[in-house]
Amino acid sequence: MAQVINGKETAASVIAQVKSTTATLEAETGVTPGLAVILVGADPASQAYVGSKSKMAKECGFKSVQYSLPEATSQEELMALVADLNADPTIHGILVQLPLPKHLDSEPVIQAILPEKDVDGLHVVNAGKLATGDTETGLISCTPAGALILVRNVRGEDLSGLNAVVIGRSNLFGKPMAQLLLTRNATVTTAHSRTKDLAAVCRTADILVAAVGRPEMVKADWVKPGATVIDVGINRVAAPEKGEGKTKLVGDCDYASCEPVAGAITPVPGGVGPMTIAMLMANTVIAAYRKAGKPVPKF
Ligand SMILES: NC(=O)C1=CN([C@@H]2O[C@H](COP(=O)(O)OP(=O)(O)OC[C@H]3O[C@@H](n4cnc5c(N)ncnc54)[C@H](OP(=O)(O)O)[C@@H]3O)[C@@H](O)[C@H]2O)C=CC1
Ligand SMILES: Nc1nc(=O)c2c([nH]1)NC[C@@H]1CN(c3ccc(C(=O)N[C@@H](CCC(=O)O)C(=O)O)cc3)C=[N+]21
Repeated sequence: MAQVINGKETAASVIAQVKSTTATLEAETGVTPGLAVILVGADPASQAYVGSKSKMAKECGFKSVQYSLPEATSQEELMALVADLNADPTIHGILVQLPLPKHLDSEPVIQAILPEKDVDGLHVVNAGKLATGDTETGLISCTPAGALILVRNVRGEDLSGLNAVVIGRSNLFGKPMAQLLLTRNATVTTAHSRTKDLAAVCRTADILVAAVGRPEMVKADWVKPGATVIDVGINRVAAPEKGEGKTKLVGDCDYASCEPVAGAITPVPGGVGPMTIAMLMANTVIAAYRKAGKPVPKF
């Protein structure tokens, strides 16, 4: 029986700290953290995530603005909105929900966000700081930052001597996750679609992190007994057992089979997902403190 890692509970404690540091900043400086979330198009899953981000921002006492732009938005219009938000002193964080519709190029949009407002940690300045071992002065991608807190709760601050395997090498998750684990002295392997004998690579992992986007790909015999399993995948699949036309969320790990082998495991939902939203709020508070010239809270 694995320890079930409760992401909801840990996220709630991060949110409590966000609320109290927001109140302190306001009392001391009159500054309210401001978060702008931009969604282009009408993908229902993206709409739901963006909605919950904006709602949480309000709950934290932020100024929260959501831009829901039509599918037909042009690259120039999106770039112009980013430029406006960069210039807006009441906005400390800007997030462009990915993926963008196919006719838009995300990279110039992301790189146009001021690094100090890039609460997704995707700007080359923020990605480069993390890659060179600076975890103090930039902003770190929310999902890996949240996943690392869950790892820390199980394995402690120092991961010396432990093997970590991250499946996935995206800029949003896989790469920054591997770098964060390295900063904690884990021995890190990044696996991806070209990795040979993925199951055998995964079996070496004391900490196994899956961020692939393939429902229930990781099976029990990929998991080293006692391993800490962090399931980042969010996949909506058909759930005929719940009734016709019903769906459910599953991760990239086959939870039912992996759970008895693992030492600790995150559920989906209720694992990494809530941490992502909490760390987005934390990054916005950090950005607002920096702008106000105040010592930044640690999360
Ligand atoms: N919980 C949360 O808050 C968040 C969840 N997610 C979820 O995490 C998952 C991954 O997201 P993201 O990183 O953005 O996705 P990407 O699609 O950008 O990356 C997926 C990665 O998985 C690799 N991959 C694909 N197929 C295989 C395979 N058969 N074997 C091994 N590796 C494979 C790809 O390899 P290659 O590079 O070779 O193509 C790629 O590196 C998704 O399910 C997403 O919904 C994402 C962000 C936040
Ligand atoms: N620029 C950008 N930054 C992102 O961080 C980003 C993105 N684009 N695009 C999509 C992915 C996905 N993502 C999630 C956030 C929260 C949950 C979450 O809260 N999940 C809940 C369940 C939600 C539900 O029930 O639908 C849970 O796992 O418990 C999931 C997924 C952020 N992403």
